[in-house]
Amino acid sequence: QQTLAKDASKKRCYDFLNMTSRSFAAVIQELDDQLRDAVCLFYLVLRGLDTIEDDMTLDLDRKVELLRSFDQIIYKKGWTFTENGPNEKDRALLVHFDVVIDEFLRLKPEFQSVIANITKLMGNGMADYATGEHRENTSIATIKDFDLYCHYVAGLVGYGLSDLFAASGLESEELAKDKALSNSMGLFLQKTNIIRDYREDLDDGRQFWPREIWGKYADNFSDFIKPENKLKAQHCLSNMVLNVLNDVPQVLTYLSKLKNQSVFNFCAIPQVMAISTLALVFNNLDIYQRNIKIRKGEAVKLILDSTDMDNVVAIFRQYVFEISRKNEATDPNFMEISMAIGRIEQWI
Ligand SMILES: COc1cccc([C@H]2O[C@H](CC(=O)N[C@@H](CC(=O)O)C(=O)O)C(=O)N(CC(C)(C)C)c3ccc(Cl)cc32)c1OC
Repeated sequence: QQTLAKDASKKRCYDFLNMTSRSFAAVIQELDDQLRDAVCLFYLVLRGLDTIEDDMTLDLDRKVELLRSFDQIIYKKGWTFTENGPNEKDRALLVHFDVVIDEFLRLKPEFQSVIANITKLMGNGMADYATGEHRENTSIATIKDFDLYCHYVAGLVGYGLSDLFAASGLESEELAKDKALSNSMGLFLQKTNIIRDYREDLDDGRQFWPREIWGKYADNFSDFIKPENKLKAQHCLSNMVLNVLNDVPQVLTYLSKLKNQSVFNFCAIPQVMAISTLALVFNNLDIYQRNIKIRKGEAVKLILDSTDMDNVVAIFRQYVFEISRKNEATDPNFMEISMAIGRIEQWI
């Protein structure tokens, strides 16, 4: 009877996983036995934290209290969040979070401490950001703030995954020790999404592009949607893409150090999606009008191709060449983009 109950609650965790993220959930479920449950639960704990950070109906001090204590909450059997929820999809996870906690407590202690440590760092980082000086209309001032924010919400996920890979024995300790590589895995994904989501975030009253960059091209963050600011908008966008390109060499270095096939697929697929998205958004002013995504057919091809390092290098080479082709000599960022591409080409 006990076994049946255990299997039911584990299955419910995978149901939550499949509910929260479409394509990526499938990739997590392809991971080898030693890692699958730990990564699934890490993903769900992060999703719970993210849902609290995104919940605009919570007052600030309640949100901060939840963020700063989430690393203890995940050890509290029976805990659920019923105060009031954001949208349906994420609300369901927190309303039934006791199921996630039950499964988390069944992980081997080493996996539990990796997840709890990252949750503590991320929850406090999110709380610092939510209450810090950045708060005037939720904006990010300097490139340093931009890197710190992305470290909190994404770089730390890279840290935690590298630690889980090492703890499972499927990947080396040395990879987990090189924090800069793990951090770049998160920054590249997060920064590419922040560029892609300009319009969605603007309409939601959020801005994640650093003022130190966009302030060179406009007085207000929303100026870029106006047709008369077309050229400024294009140069601001290329400046943002330049900032993201700097993480590509470290992403490729990280991927080249992976030994386990299922871990490689799990890590490579989001990165090739991101370089494809980066090439799509480069010099593409549609991002100021609507959220653009790579076509389903292209995404499927990328998923099928991302199974070994040579293919991944070829995919990066193709999209970096596409960016190089679209790079315009009249763009003030032209030279620096060419040099960033040169640094990447040395690698590939
Ligand atoms: C070594 O590091 C990684 C290795 C593999 C995958 C990811 C990373 O990839 C997905 C990929 C994913 O979730 N894709 C979505 C599509 C999208 O969000 O655009 C999807 O396919 O649904 C992603 O985006 N994030 C969210 C953050 C970027 C904030 C970390 C994420 C959230 C939780 C986990 Cl456990 C993992 C990831 C890594 O994280 C850095």
